[in-house]
Amino acid sequence: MKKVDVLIIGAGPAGTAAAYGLKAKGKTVAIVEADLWGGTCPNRGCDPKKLLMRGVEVKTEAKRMQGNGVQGQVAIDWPALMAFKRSYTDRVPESTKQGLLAEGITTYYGQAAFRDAHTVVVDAEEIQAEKIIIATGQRPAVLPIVGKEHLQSSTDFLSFEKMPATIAFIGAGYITFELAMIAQAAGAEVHVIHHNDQPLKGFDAELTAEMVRSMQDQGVSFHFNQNTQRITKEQNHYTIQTQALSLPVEAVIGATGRRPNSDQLQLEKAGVETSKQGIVVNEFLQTSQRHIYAIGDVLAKKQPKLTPVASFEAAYLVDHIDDQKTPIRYPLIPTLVFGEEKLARIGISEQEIADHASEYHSEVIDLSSWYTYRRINDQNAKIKLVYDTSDTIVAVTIVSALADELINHFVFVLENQLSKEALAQMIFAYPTPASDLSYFL
Ligand SMILES: Cc1cc2nc3c(=O)[nH]c(=O)nc-3n(C[C@H](O)[C@H](O)[C@H](O)COP(=O)(O)OP(=O)(O)OC[C@H]3O[C@@H](n4cnc5c(N)ncnc54)[C@H](O)[C@@H]3O)c2cc1C
Ligand SMILES: NC(=O)c1ccc[n+]([C@@H]2O[C@H](COP(=O)([O-])OP(=O)(O)OC[C@H]3O[C@@H](n4cnc5c(N)ncnc54)[C@H](O)[C@@H]3O)[C@@H](O)[C@H]2O)c1
Repeated sequence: MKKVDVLIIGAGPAGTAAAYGLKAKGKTVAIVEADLWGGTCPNRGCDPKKLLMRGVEVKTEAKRMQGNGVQGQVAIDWPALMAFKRSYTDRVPESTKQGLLAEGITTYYGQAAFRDAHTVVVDAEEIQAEKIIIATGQRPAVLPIVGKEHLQSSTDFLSFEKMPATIAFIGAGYITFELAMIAQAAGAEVHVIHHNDQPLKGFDAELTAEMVRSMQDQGVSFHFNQNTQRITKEQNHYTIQTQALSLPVEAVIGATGRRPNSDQLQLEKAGVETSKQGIVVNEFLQTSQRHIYAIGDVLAKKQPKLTPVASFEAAYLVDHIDDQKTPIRYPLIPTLVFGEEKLARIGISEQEIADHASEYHSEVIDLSSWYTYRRINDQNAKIKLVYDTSDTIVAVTIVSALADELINHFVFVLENQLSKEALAQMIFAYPTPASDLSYFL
């Protein structure tokens, strides 16, 4: 039987970061993966999505400049864009595995399950470990409706050989907004079906509405307050039935959230507690069995389930796995929806702002005439700043093609509580989103 100091289950961003860090600290480390080495983000999440999004960006930039010195439309060649995506993603699993092996980390391929609190079985092989880290991520949730077998997921979309002529997304969260924009730019007729009238919950409703408007301008149809009841397969299409809608489409993507990969681990044999949201941990990322830890998307936590958050938790464990003196403290976490326009936010939650409305005030600034945004003809660019009673910025939401850049500058400003005077002591390259920063303070 193989014995190691630390066994890690799941080789996504969380598991691999923990494996490299703990190995570098002198531990013997083994890692198990049941599917694609590298996990969701580089194989079927952030990275392939953003490679496809590059086609949208180029098309949009050309469109924005029509009549302003740029002529001719840019069209997306889906098979070629997909080949461009694959030129990156095809290499990820093998290069991830080779990277782990090169550092002396033992790898196992197969579905891991606990035999007892110190023993994990992979393909009938037993591995014993002093400490175990669960980093098994999440998988798409499947709506429990009649015809659920006809639903496809974001994973299917990110490998489409051919873009369907008509496509519907159920659920108006991160995945739908991003993939809907890709599908629309690639020439599909796109529908979004959402069960209430609050898309992208967690983002500011006013600027989310701007994002919806901008997607509607591009031709995306939103159907709010529609409960999907059934999906039926006809000869060459599917029909989505809600209480008021009967919509024929070629493909239906279910994007109604993700579920933790904790149910196949036989955690009851190890005495590890779970909830519907995932594996329950304390402020040291220890599960109910103190030598078993959990990190990344599989955690039941209030922080967003994102790659940099998974990496942050891995880095915390690397530093603190042998001492439980310093609880994990999360910094501010920016969240961002990519698209033709991007929606980004940072700061205290929208729930907190709504619950204590009298303690906060806000202003929305139209950025479209500011030089940085005017230059790229970003006519929808806006920022919303929320202040507390001492006029300190506590939350920022941005809708703009440059929201991804600008929000990261606010990470520095808010984390370091930089004042206008402090910013005046710095010189930023001009003209860039950073050189506008002092005007917001
Ligand atoms: C379409 C999409 C787009 C996204 N875009 C972004 C983005 O732009 N930015 C961002 O920050 N985040 C994004 N995310 C989220 C991001 O992918 C996750 O937060 C991140 O991958 C979490 O890392 P993880 O290591 O916790 O889990 P994962 O990356 O899911 O890795 C877990 C691994 O564990 C393996 N595993 C599961 N069960 C077992 C078992 N029993 N035995 C062995 N192995 C097992 C799985 O096969 C998987 O490889 C996106 C996600 C999706 C789906
Ligand atoms: N840019 C990014 O950082 C990025 C991009 C994609 C995914 N992600 C990660 O992946 C996670 C999953 O994304 P997601 O879009 O699946 O989840 P999500 O939680 O963002 O959105 C799911 C949406 O489905 C809706 N919904 C639930 N039940 C429904 C029903 N019966 N009918 C219609 N709508 C219903 C919810 O109200 C919600 O708006 C995200 O929370 C995030 O952690 C991040």
